[in-house]
Amino acid sequence: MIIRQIHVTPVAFRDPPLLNAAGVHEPWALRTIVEVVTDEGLTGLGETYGDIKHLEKMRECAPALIGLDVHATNTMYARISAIVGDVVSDMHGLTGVATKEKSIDRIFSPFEVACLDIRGKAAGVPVADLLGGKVRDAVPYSAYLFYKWAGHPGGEPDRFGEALDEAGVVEQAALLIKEYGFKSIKLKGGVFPPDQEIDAIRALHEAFPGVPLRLDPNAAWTVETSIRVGRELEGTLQYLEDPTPGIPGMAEVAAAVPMPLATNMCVVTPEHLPPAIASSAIGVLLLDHHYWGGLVRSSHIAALCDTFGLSLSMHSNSHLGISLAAMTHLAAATPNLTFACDTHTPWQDGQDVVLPGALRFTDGAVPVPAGPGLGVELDRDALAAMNEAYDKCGILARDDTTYMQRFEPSYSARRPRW
Ligand SMILES: O=C([O-])C(=O)C[C@H](O)[C@@H](O)C(=O)[O-]
Repeated sequence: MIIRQIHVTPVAFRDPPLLNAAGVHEPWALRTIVEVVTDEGLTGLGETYGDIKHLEKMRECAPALIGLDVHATNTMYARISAIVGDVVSDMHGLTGVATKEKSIDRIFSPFEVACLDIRGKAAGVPVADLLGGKVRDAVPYSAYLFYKWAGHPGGEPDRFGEALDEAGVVEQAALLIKEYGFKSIKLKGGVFPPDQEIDAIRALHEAFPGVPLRLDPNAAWTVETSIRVGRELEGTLQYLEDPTPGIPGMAEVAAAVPMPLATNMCVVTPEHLPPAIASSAIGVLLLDHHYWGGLVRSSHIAALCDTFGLSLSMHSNSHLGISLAAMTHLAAATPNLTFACDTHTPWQDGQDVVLPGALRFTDGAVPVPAGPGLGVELDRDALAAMNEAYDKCGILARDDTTYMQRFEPSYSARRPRW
């Protein structure tokens, strides 16, 4: 199964004004869709970030993979390493420090996923089978709440409405739970002063008794603030995600608060694991195959976490169905991934590059697609339309901060802020 062609297509889809510690989501989210085609005519799909530096590196790397067998992922990784000489992007500063290694993993990931899709199709088995076989038939995801404006300034309000206080957040949770059946809730924090976010968690706790809750301020707090908030939220949070920047700060907080700390910011490459484990900085790692180097490497990281007693959840960024399928196969085949995963799917509000039918939410969980490979098929019309939207939208890289500054010129995304 020799790779004969690779198509790398940037796409854009509408995104609501979701607030976070770096600013606010722009009206369009970017992704890159990868199609790998073999000499036997099989096509595999991958999806990753759409920022221009990323896209350019992927386009640079793709020709170097032509002629390789789809099983030769080690050679593929080595060839990509030789090309990705530089840091690609630190992705708006919400997913940890950029390093050269991390950039390689990010470029490699969608190609690896596409090769696994092909290998599954050729063998007539789902990708989960190539990762050791599924240990669960459906993967639970959590309701991912965001403080948000009613709509983008100057535009129509979107159907999710405004959520700028605890009542808005509770209403949003009710809507997502009604539509998707989610059984746990994550609130993206770091937007308002911590006491306001404490109130929101308490309101959620009261409105949804027994539903596990998480709060993620994306390192917006100092160590002192994190300890105070953690203590005040005793008994309400399943875990507290990235309250403060860096492994040493997280270790100080972890030693002083009653709940486990989770991260997708201070442990984002393998070399971060030894210091984080040695200092007991985290209890939960949020895996993300987009930056841990694809599905197989993410499985290896999961095994390491098992050895060192770290629990697992899964991180997401604005994404489409190819990523949701890949995340679902990985989570289904990872025994120690026992926390509900994050997903931005509700915010894409039906827009997708895959044909409907293969992916659905039942009681907050996505059943593992049954078809061979990833089990999803490209919707070519949707791909073309989203590619056109990419060309027209005028956004080349996600920049929540600059977009926010258009409406609040004095806004600064400094962290820690409180
Ligand atoms: O868990 C996280 O830190 C994220 O999901 C990062 C994302 O970029 C999120 O903050 C967002 O979509 O604004």
